[in-house]
Amino acid sequence: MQDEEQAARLVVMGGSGRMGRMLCSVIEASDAMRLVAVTEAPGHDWAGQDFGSATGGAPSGVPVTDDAATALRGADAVIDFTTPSATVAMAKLCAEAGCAHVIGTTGLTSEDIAQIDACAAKTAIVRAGNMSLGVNLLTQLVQQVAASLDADYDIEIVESHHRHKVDAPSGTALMLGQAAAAGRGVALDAVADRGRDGITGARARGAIGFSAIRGGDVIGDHDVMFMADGERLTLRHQASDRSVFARGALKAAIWAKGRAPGAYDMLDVLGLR
Ligand SMILES: NC(=O)C1=CN([C@@H]2O[C@H](COP(=O)(O)OP(=O)(O)OC[C@H]3O[C@@H](n4cnc5c(N)ncnc54)[C@H](OP(=O)(O)O)[C@@H]3O)[C@@H](O)[C@H]2O)C=CC1
Ligand SMILES: O=C(O)C1=N[C@H](C(=O)O)C[C@H](O)C1
Repeated sequence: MQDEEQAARLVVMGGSGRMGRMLCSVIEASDAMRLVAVTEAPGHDWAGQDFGSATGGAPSGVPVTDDAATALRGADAVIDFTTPSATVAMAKLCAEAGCAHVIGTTGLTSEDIAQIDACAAKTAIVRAGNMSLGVNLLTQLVQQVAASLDADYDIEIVESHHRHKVDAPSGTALMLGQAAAAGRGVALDAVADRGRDGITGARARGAIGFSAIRGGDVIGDHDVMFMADGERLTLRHQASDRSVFARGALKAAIWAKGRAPGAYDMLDVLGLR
């Protein structure tokens, strides 16, 4: 059993969300971590309640607040699977407080990322579009295959998610696209083909295409296809439980606790770089 003093003191943002609930339940089952506060957006029904009671269970002693700055006091790390605007605002608060920030939020613009990276000069930030071990290993396989095959192999990335997902392509698809582009020694922005509709013309040689499927309760499936005349190679990851993302994020929080300021990703956390 871990000494209570040594347990990482964690704040979860958006505790009523799909990932927020999963994160809180994984933290509460571990003695290496302690949930010290849950935040919600300003004016949320849960603000001011006890987290356990808000979820319909027994009181947990963990406050839910919409005052993010207060929630950070004494915390080692914030785990953030919310929205781009909430994430950028939290990065600034974490930088001021010197609190580590683990970011799973996707749909960030390049301007959002620039603001987050600026905050990483003051605190440790771990950001990844997918926190699972499997996807992070897959990025390395994709880079290796893309480096081995020339542009006769058309690269297409197909992702499927539940009907509630608001951004496309998924953060994972973009990570996989970055890995494929790195393998080919090109910039993803120069070759990405993100929206085909109507008379698109023939496929450009060297393009990396993205397709997004939305429906039902799919947690997250990703295929990276390398398609040439006469053969196709597909690398696939399928998530069947959100706990894979939560476990990765919480590993990142423990890793980031007390670490030097910087912009990190899951390859750093997993020692895969
Ligand atoms: N990197 C990874 O491994 C993964 C990333 N994700 C990403 O995480 C994000 C969230 O996904 P998911 O959990 O499915 O989405 P949900 O919509 O279920 O959860 C998001 C939560 O954030 C809350 N929220 C919004 N603004 C704030 C704020 N200012 N402070 C605190 N909480 C806030 C929302 O509250 P309200 O509903 O009241 O607005 C909601 O409860 C998405 O970007 C998704 O793509 C998801 C899974 C894995
Ligand atoms: O919104 C989700 O659910 C997920 N989002 C992440 C993404 O955009 O890739 C990770 C995972 O696929 C689930």
